Amino acid sequence: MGMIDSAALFGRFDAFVAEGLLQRLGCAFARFIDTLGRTPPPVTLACAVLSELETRGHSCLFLSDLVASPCALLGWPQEHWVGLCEAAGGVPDSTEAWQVALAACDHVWVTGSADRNQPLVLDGERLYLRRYWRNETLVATAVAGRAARQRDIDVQQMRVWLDRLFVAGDAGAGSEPDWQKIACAIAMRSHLSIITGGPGTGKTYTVARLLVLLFALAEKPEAMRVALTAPTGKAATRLKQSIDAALDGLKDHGGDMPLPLPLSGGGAGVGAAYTLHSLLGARPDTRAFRHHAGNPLDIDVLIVDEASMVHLEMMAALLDALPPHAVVILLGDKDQLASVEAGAVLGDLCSGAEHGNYLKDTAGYIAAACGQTLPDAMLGSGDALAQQTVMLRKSRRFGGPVGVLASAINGGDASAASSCLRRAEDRVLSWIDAARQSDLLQLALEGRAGAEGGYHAYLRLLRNAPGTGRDAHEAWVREVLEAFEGFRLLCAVREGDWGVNGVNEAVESYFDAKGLVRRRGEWYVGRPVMITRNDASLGVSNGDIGIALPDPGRPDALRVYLLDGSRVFGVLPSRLPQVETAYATTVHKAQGSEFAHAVMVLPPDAGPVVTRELVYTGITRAKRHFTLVSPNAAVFDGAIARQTRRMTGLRMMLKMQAQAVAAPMPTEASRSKRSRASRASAPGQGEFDFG
Ligand SMILES: Nc1ncnc2c1ncn2[C@@H]1O[C@H](COP(=O)(O)OP(=O)(O)OP(=O)(O)O)[C@@H](O)[C@H]1O
Repeated sequence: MGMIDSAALFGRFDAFVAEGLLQRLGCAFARFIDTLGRTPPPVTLACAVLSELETRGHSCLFLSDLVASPCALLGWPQEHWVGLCEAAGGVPDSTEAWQVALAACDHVWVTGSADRNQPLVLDGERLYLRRYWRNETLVATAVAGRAARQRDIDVQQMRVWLDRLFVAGDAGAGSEPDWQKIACAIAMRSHLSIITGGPGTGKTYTVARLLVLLFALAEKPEAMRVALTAPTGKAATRLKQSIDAALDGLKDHGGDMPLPLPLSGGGAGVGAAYTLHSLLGARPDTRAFRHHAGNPLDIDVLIVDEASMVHLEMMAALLDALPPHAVVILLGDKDQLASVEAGAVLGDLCSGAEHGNYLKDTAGYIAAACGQTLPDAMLGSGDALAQQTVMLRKSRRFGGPVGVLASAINGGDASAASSCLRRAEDRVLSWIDAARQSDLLQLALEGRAGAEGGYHAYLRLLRNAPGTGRDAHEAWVREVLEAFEGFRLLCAVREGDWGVNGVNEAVESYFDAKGLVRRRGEWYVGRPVMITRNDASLGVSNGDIGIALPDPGRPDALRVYLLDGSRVFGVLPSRLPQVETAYATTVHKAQGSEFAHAVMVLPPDAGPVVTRELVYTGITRAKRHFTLVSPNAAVFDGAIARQTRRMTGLRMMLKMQAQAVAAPMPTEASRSKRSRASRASAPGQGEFDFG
């Protein structure tokens, strides 16, 4: 096929870009493949679709979807797709025909055949950009291998410790097993495990006990190095605080036999918590990290919190940088929004966690290690990863309405969710339906009946700046920051009057008009901002919240103050890389944070991003009160019906890996042979990397 066909196709792509249906990147990628020469137009078309899917969080393109037309996936009008196919001179009409067409193209590597480092990879019916294929392969191999590789543990000794750490009766109702205790026992036996559960189900509570257990059974506890990490600075700080609090609570648990508490400070211990970027050693202007397989992290135990936010590339980098002996625990809520970037790693890894699928062997181990009996319904034939995955099921924080609402949403029950929200008697929940902007402003200023406050406390504190004294200033700054953290407006979208930008502008103008803040230019006393880019030299990370306040040294100048744990520090506004006003943030950006009162703002028209996972994530940000604000009630029901589907090949790859690493359990010798082999077959570093 000649140039004319491609030219017609690119003409169409340009029109798609102009209409906002295709990102420039997709068009540029297709053009790049075309310039490599001898690219049949249908392959060029598949490249544009693939690249567009990847900008929307998918890691690959399933050819069967391409046959069924990608209109449903991409929201392209049917006639546009027909036009594209015509411009490409017709496209294959079955998955098999697509496979043949792609395999015939020089720029596609068909897995299993000789690898010439082509930019595209065809693995079965999945088409990938090489980078994504490599990352999925790496994650699947590392996860399946680590989950299957058992540790040597003294089960009897562990049982003694577990019985001390988990007091019978704490587990809750009736015959339900103590999933927290089970999670600890499971995590002890191999090199990777996952503890998933909704908010407040005790993931941190459990992992604090697991740390004690690891120290108690370690050969050299004084030399054990534990790293705590999370995708954002805020989540990392919260993890550290909760673990410290949980360990603190265990101090009196020891009785005659003191617990080997891994407290910070002297020798053995749990140090600071890091963002994944800083743990791995991010370097400016490159995607490569300082730590990788050739320079692994110097750690023995790694706890990763908020794992649902970890995207595919980051998970691959993290697993690649782990020393083989390290024990890794992933914590997270599988039902939350997937990462902004491509992949749905935690969701993929935990698929089926509700059903357990534990082997008889696992049930026997659990009985011996912690005296718990698994219900028959939890038995099955899951792979090694399923044996290492535990779902915590009982919410300890929200016995009440927020928890009931969150589980109704999770179960897709819109009418139960609506009636929870509308049942006003306890005032924990509220729904302002057919809302106007004035309702939102009122909420922002004063809260609502039963959940008074809004930003009132923070605005009041702004007026009470101390006259002199650094200590008084610092105490005041901390109070302002903490008051601000009690309340947040969470928007589903960015644009429009009900999106983050519009709501921030409206709230800022309203507070200014009322004389509560004095907006003078971009920066003013009290301006809350969210940092939107990491800057290691300033000690700020993406998602951190700061507030502009007077600098005690130079009262006419402002600094943006932030909290790092309990430490207050200030940065000159001009030095901050990128910020946005933060009276309202997106639900995505609020992941990893919680507020006493969270208000979720839905837009008047449902778009594809307003999904069940988004609503669930928004609601579970609320610690005490939740308010839904929607100008159009139908959008809420629509969101609950719309579940995100991320196209990835990770589950399939895990299945293949599970077959590859199936029993017998590998020995040390066969393991190092295998890891050498898998490294040899992995593509090199200098490979094509687009976008
Ligand atoms: N078995 C238990 N017995 C008593 N209290 C518990 C138990 N498990 C958890 N809690 C308490 O419940 C609260 C929530 O627990 P935790 O913070 O560990 O949950 P989480 O799942 O980590 O929450 P998040 O989703 O916010 O990260 C804490 O106050 C914790 O002390």
